[in-house]
Amino acid sequence: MKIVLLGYGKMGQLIEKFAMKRGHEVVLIVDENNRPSIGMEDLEEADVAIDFSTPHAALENISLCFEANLPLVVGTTGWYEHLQEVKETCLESNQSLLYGSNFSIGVNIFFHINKLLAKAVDPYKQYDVQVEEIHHIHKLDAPSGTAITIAEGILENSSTKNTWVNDVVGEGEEMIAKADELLIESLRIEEVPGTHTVLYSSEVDQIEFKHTAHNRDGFALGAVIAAEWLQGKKGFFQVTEIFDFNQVLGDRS
Ligand SMILES: NC(=O)C1=CN([C@@H]2O[C@H](COP(=O)(O)OP(=O)(O)OC[C@H]3O[C@@H](n4cnc5c(N)ncnc54)[C@H](OP(=O)(O)O)[C@@H]3O)[C@@H](O)[C@H]2O)C=CC1
Ligand SMILES: O=C(O)C1=N[C@H](C(=O)O)C[C@H](O)C1
Repeated sequence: MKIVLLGYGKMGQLIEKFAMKRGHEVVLIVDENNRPSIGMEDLEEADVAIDFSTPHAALENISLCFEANLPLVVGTTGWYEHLQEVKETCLESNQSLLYGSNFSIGVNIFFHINKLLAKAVDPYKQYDVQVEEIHHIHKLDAPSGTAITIAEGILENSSTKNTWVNDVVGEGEEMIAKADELLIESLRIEEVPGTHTVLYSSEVDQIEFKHTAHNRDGFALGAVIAAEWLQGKKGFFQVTEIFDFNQVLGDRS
């Protein structure tokens, strides 16, 4: 594949490495400096674009790729309040977009088991549930996109929780969630690549379900695999569609 990289920070640079290892070619790198001078003609030769930039930049990059008829993988988080309008534009204009809050295989397994766990615990009202995410101090968005996906998986399968709320530890007063609110606690610590924990607590015990990324390689490899999967497809997709865990575990999600 001929790949355009939109964003060339921590993730963009790793994606280039994994793309080349898998025999692909990076034909254009777009960052904040050269972004204003990029036109549609610069994108015409490519097969796919992969965006790991910033929440604001991602929205502009999506529009540019739609105009250029270039299929696009979006790993950037923090823009999901615009998801519905982006989906409508994508489908109306017959474009291809795949997005995901987390491209690692481990986290996608986690997303699936998280839903099953929420369903299993739901009848036992003595348990209260909470999500915790820890990331590096450079992260622009809170809660993490992954934590939002985890929270949505719990809300879909809970008869107690109706919405999620976010508390960034150390910023302002500590938040006390109401009974129907699912608390997502965000911590920012030095160079942590990404740790997500779901905690079910009762008076007598606690269930902890945790994923720890040791580095960013899983995210980067997953983004390249997603770009390969998108080739020849039209429509609006989520990374979870690449994996079919139901075949392994039975359709209980
Ligand atoms: N879905 C997933 O699996 C994962 C998602 N992410 C998400 O990916 C995003 C990027 O993460 P990361 O690489 O760590 O962040 P970095 O800050 O390291 O990189 C962001 C890059 O985007 C560039 N940029 C800024 N504005 C534009 C623009 N208008 N057009 C193109 N590029 C631009 C920045 O340039 P400059 O340095 O010049 O400002 C920088 O190079 C975040 O939203 C993060 O949450 C991260 C890991 C995994
Ligand atoms: O910003 C990051 O670093 C990460 N962002 C993604 C998110 O918001 O969930 C994925 C991963 O956890 C790393």
